Amino acid sequence: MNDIIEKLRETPTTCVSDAMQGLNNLHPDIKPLKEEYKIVGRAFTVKTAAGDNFYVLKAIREAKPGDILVIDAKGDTYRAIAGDFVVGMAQTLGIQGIVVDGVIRDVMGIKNLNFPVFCKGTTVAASNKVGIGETNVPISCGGVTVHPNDIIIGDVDGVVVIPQTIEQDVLNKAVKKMKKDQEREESVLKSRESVIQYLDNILSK
Ligand SMILES: O=C([O-])CC(=O)C(=O)O
Repeated sequence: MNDIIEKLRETPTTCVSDAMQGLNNLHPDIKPLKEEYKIVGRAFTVKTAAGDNFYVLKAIREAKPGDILVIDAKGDTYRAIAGDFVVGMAQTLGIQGIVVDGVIRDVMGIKNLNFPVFCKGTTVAASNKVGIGETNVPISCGGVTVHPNDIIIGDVDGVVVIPQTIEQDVLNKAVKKMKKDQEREESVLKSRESVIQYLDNILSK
């Protein structure tokens, strides 16, 4: 099971998206804080009330090392679901990354941690800690349903959810697509003539 994750590390996120015909891509507003971030791992899910991060703290305590926290924060952009302190705790406990349909704060501090956070942006306002939420339940994040233990793969191109029930099939299709893309690049991009031949062929259909 975990060798699927190892193989996905070598697979472009775009090919994983293509393998599911784009159906499980999070909304593109959810972006990595740094372009070089890449995450591949299993989701530990959290559902919070907008602007409340008590359950994020609970999730950080409950998640296993290597997990990716996927937070349904209702798309709220006013209150930060985490700052550098909360993210630092997640990093120290071995969590691999955080994906949130909300915003964070202390952006420079979080960038200095070199810990992959994917979010909609930043704000100055802190979260409340009222304590409305759930951990480890099916959630909606960026317009996609995420179940606990689904695979999350994300990089600068975006974040894709692979439902656990179809992960082997998605990997097979994604690897096939990657090889097809590589072959196409090698055969088409090698010369001016091969590019023109390729275009003429497509355009004559
Ligand atoms: O404590 C919070 O809720 C957010 C914050 O400022 C931090 O993590 O540094």
